[in-house]
Amino acid sequence: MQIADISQDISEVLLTHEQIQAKIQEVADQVSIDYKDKEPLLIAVLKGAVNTMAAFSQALSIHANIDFMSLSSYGSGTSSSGTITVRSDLTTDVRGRHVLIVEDIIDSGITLDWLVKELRARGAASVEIFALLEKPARHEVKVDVKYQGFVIPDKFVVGFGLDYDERYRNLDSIAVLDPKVYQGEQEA
Ligand SMILES: O=P(O)(O)OC[C@H]1O[C@H](OP(=O)(O)OP(=O)(O)O)[C@H](O)[C@@H]1O
Ligand code: HPA
Ligand SMILES: [Mg+2]
Repeated sequence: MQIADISQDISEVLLTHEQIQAKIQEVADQVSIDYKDKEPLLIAVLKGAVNTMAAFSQALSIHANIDFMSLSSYGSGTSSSGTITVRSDLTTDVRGRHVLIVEDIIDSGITLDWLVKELRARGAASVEIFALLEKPARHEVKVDVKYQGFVIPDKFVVGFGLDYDERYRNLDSIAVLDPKVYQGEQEA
C-alpha cells in the first residue's frame, strides 16, 4: 500500500496537514489586507511550491493572478548545486506588476536570491516573498521574506510538494526524511 511504503522512509512528521493549512490561512488573511486593490501576481516556484500555491491562492479573499516558473538546483541531491536551471518560464509580463513569490522552502536562499533579482530586472513594480518553510541554519545568501511560514531545523524535509529525487511530493504533511534514504548520495 502506498502510504505504508512512504511512512517507512519518514523519521518524524514535522508539520501536520492541519498545521500547514492554518498557517497558510493566517498568511493569506494578512496578504488579503496588504494587497487589497492591487491584484497581485502570485508566482509559484515549481515544482516544490505547487501545493503551497494551491492552498494559499484558495485562502485569499482578494483578486489575484497566478503564474508559474519551474526552477531547479537540487536534482537528486540534498544540497543545492548552486546553479539554477530554468525548466520553464512565466507566461505573464511582470512589468509594473505587484509580484508575490509563493515558495515552499528557503534553504540556502540561492533560488530566491536569483528569482527576486530576475523579477526586478524584468520591471516588476514590487517583489515580495511568502515562504512556507525557512531553514536559517543553511542560509548562504540573505533573502528578505515578508511573509514567513514556519522556521524549521537543519533537516532534509519532504512532503506537501517537497521532494527527494522526485518522490514524496504527494505526502499531505511535512516530514523529516530518514537519512538512510539518501545515505551515500552523490553531492548535488
Ligand atoms: O534555498 P535553496 O537552497 O535554493 O532551496 C530552495 C529550492 O530548492 C527546491 O527546489 P528544487 O531545486 O529541488 O526543485 P523542485 O522544486 O522542482 O523540487 C525547493 O523547492 C526550492 O525551490
Ligand atoms: O529540505 C528540503 N527538502 C526538499 N527540497 C529542498 N530544497 C531545499 N531544501 C529542501
Ligand atoms: Mg526538489
